[in-house]
Amino acid sequence: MTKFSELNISESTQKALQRMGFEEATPIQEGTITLSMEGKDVIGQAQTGTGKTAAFGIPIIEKIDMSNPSVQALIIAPTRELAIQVSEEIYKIGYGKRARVLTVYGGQEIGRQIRALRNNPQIVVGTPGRILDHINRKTLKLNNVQTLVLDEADEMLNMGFIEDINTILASVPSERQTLLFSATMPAPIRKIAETFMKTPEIVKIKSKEMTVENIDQYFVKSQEREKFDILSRLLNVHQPELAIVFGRTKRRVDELSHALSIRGYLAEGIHGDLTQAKRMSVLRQFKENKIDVLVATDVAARGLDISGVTHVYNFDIPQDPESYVHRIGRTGRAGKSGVAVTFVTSREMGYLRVVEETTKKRMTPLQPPTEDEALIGQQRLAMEQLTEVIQKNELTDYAPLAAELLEKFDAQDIIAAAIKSLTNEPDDTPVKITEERPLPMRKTQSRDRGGYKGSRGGGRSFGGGRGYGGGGSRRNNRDGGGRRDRSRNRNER
Ligand SMILES: Nc1ncnc2c1ncn2[C@@H]1O[C@H](COP(=O)(O)OP(=O)(O)OP(=O)(O)O)[C@@H](O)[C@H]1O
Ligand SMILES: [Mg+2]
Repeated sequence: MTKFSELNISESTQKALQRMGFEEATPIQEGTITLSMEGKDVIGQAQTGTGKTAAFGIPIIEKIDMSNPSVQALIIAPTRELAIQVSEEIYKIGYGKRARVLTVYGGQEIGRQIRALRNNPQIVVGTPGRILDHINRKTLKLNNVQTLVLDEADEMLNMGFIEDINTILASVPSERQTLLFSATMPAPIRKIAETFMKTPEIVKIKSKEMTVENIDQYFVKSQEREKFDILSRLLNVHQPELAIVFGRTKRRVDELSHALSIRGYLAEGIHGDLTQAKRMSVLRQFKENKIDVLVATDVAARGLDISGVTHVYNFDIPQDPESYVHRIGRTGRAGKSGVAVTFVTSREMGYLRVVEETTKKRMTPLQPPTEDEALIGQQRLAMEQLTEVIQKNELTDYAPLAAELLEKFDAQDIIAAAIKSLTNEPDDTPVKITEERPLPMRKTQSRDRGGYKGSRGGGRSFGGGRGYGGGGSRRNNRDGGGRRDRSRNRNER
């Protein structure tokens, strides 16, 4: 482990990193920061949640010339949420230096962005569509850009941003430095690198597995129509602090979040059809623990760094192994532990095997809890809640009421009643979940998806670790609304 002080980083940035609680550089940071500071083009590939943002954020902050008011670094990210998250992290790294960072993305009023661009930000973070829009309007001038970053390059390809990226890359001075970061490195990304980068240094954090080892990975084999009940029971037994449930389509996300709300969970969905304001508010509520279960499409949750996500449920198995890696990477971040559960129908078992081949890790079969087991889980939780209240020792005001009850009833009955009323008993309120067509049959076969060979292995980058449990699902009643289908269209325009 390398300390940031050994990486030739300025005092002010070291202080900022300290404030952020970063003590040592993660392997990808250790491997790329010096190269980037020397001005080299760098391709960085490392597992999810291992600090790729700061890996490019630190050199950018170090290189910003504060006396120069023009845009010196441009960072392209695939989604609005990600752009905001990257900006926030860079702003924190640049706290000591007071570098000016601006985020631009679709859905936000362009006039406001144009005014903000006139205030001479030195770092601009944005989504491809909106950046291009500003370039075309000549409201974003890139002639002084020294560093260009493509974050989550694989996802930008998936979302069909390739042409936009090409145009943007062509608008930035060619003597710039280009940095490209990604958790996975499929062939088309390497192609971009060959076309747009100058003899890039490739830093691939060697790991036996693509997924971090502190995520326990399970699968549940079940029929499509049983999935929802099993999910509810799992939630009751696992008692996640924060959970993300992935659905394949937008309709799926709407139906699931609605159904979970009906069954008493604090759940909300996010996907690309929701307004920017709605997506932001859902994410904020999730981060602030006002929502326990976030239901999302792949695209909406890609790259999001939300600390404290203890469980990821793939309600629908993802079609590509890369999506699987990204999805479960929402937990087990920054050295913490996590649990991932993937639902799979018998027709889809081939997909599970392809995922396992790619990640080089077997998932453990999970026997879904029975209704009784789920009930016991809830009862235990109720007991824990009572114990907690007793331990807080603030019961004086309630003593007379307790005495009154004790005069009328048996002590054991009173306690049993208290536990019962705190228990979420199995809830079979009918919910509507439209059956998804299973993915087309696929035979298990060895596929070289290019780039992964020899890059697996699970060294954790930084310590920590947390148990899960506790928490508890609160009740609410909310409406999910019904929306149209299909994800993966271009959300950013
Ligand atoms: N050196 C460090 N020490 C401690 N925590 C760190 C360090 N570097 C990054 N982190 C924290 O680790 C978390 C994950 O980092 P980040 O979001 O950059 O991961 P990532 O590699 O980009 O993941 P993904 O592939 O999912 O986008 C963040 O909360 C970040 O603040
Ligand atoms: Mg990232």
